[in-house]
Amino acid sequence: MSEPASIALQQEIARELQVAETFDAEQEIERRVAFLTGHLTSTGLRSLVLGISGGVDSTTAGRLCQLAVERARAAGHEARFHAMRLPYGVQADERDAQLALSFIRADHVLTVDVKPASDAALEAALAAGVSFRDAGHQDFVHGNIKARQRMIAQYAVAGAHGGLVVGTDHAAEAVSGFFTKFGDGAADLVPLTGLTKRRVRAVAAALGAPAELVWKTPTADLESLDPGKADEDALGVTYDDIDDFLEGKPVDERAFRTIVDRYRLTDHKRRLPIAP
Ligand SMILES: Nc1ncnc2c1ncn2[C@@H]1O[C@H](COP(=O)(O)OP(=O)(O)OC[C@H]2O[C@@H]([n+]3cccc(C(=O)O)c3)[C@H](O)[C@@H]2O)[C@@H](O)[C@H]1O
Ligand SMILES: Nc1ncnc2c1ncn2[C@@H]1O[C@H](COP(=O)(O)OP(=O)(O)OP(=O)(O)O)[C@@H](O)[C@H]1O
Ligand SMILES: [Mg+2]
Repeated sequence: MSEPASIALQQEIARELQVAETFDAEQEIERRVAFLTGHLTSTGLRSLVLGISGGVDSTTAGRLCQLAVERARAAGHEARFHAMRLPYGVQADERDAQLALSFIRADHVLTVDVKPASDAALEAALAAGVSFRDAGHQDFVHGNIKARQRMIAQYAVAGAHGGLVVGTDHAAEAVSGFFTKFGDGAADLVPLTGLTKRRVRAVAAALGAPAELVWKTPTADLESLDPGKADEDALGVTYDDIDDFLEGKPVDERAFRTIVDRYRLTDHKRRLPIAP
């Protein structure tokens, strides 16, 4: 799409989502670590909390968190990073999660299995008479319950340890609204804001993350009936197209429409609750 109106819309959305025109991975690392350290010290809180899935987003944000608390400690503040494993039962790619943890070298690692709470929440809703269109619909909603149970577990740790919950939302997820509202979308600090997916990968690589995590196929992995489903299959558009769109490069008409439609439909997810 190269008509002036389409280019203007692309630019407006990129600006709204804070996508920078230029990118330097080392500078982004410095800026984002300073952001995390600054908020930790200025709020007087004592820790950062983040779930580590084995995907590239939490691998990147997790390492930034550990660097940030080390910097805060060097400046005389009490600061710790609590990295959380939040599997739903046994996670198929647990090996990747462990590889991410070895790379991040968090001060503290703890595991909360979100399966019992997620299943109990679904069972209670079913017992109350909530019904779904079909098994696929129920599985999809159950997936969002899992994401919200992860949020609950992270806020429990933040409450216990005077912490701030870190989220991994970035521009490629924000533009498509590809997160669970008040689930993984809920956080106190979002250090990856404004990055496209390829820029997240570039930051991960510059931090020294293992290549298999830098280049891992992104998955929300929330649906039990479709385990490890690639985000791109769910989105109907590739991250390359989304990134090109956000970086002001040309994308074909179908991708342009898909992205703009998703952006408009998910507007409510990027805002505070609607009030009269
Ligand atoms: N117009 C509107 N104004 C205000 N609120 C509106 C609304 N439309 C829906 N809503 C509310 O929003 C709810 C729907 O939002 P939500 O519950 O999030 O559900 P929804 O957007 O339908 O699903 C979340 C999507 O994000 C994906 N996801 C989730 C978590 C992580 C990742 C990942 O990348 O790893 C991806 C997941 O696979 C799924 O495709 C509705 O039930 C309703 O309560
Ligand atoms: N199994 C899990 N264990 C711990 N945290 C999780 C888990 N699944 C999701 N999360 C949290 O939810 C966030 C959103 O998931 P998302 O899939 O977007 O990110 P990712 O897995 O880190 O990277 P990618 O998008 O490339 O798969 C993760 O970054 C992580 O903080
Ligand atoms: Mg993932």
